[in-house]
Amino acid sequence: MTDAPSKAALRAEALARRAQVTEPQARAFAARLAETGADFAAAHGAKIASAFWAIKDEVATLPLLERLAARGIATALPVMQGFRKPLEFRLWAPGSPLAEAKWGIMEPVLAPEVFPDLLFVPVAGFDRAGNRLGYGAGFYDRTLARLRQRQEIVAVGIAYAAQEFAAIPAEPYDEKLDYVLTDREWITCG
Ligand SMILES: Nc1nc2c(c(=O)[nH]1)N(C=O)[C@@H](CNc1ccc(C(=O)N[C@@H](CCC(=O)O)C(=O)O)cc1)CN2
Ligand SMILES: Nc1ncnc2c1ncn2[C@@H]1O[C@H](COP(=O)(O)OP(=O)(O)OP(=O)(O)O)[C@@H](O)[C@H]1O
Repeated sequence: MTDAPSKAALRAEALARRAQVTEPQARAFAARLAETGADFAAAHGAKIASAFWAIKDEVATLPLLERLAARGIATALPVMQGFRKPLEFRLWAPGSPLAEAKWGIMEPVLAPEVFPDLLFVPVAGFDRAGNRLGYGAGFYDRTLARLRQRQEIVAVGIAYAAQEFAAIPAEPYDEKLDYVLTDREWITCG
């Protein structure tokens, strides 16, 4: 399966816009993400929150993970199980061991699998209906579908405001975001 051209074109445009973000903007967003993300997690009563190990031009997530852990919320990172398989999540707190996986992504080792009730999700492009574009491997669609079958979860997309599009074409298997946190606003999708 390959993407419809429009989805691939939107992804390329979204990533090009993200690549233009300056250092000060990136630092400010990382701080905002940590504060707003941890406040939301606490207000929501989250027990286990997952984030991701930032790669490419993704905003730094360590400050968020540190703040969540300081609030007593268990923190987890995704672990890839192979192509076309949902991600698993393993407990990880800042300072715990990591091993390098594909694409330079660091993953927890020897930590128990957990099922997060709050997920901070990497986003290439998004719209206000909660449609999400990732890097195109379909990992999070499969992952969110699997978790939603099991329990109620909240998915918060993390993106710069510049990564917003009026409408992203949705496929039947696309799993929607509940919220998107940008460097400018907190968006309730739907
Ligand atoms: N930081 C982070 N971690 C994450 C994700 C993510 O989007 N960001 N994922 C979200 O699902 C999963 C990994 N998904 C990824 C999918 C593709 C590529 C990637 O770099 N792809 C190449 C092209 C693919 C290829 O090698 O043929 C590329 O974009 O250059 C990276 C991560 C799990 N962990
Ligand atoms: N639940 C599913 N069942 C079958 N195929 C799926 C499912 N979810 C995703 N896919 C496949 O994954 C491919 C990529 O999907 P999509 O473009 O939505 O990924 P993405 O959300 O951008 O990537 P990622 O979640 O890894 O960041 C699709 O072309 C589709 O074939």
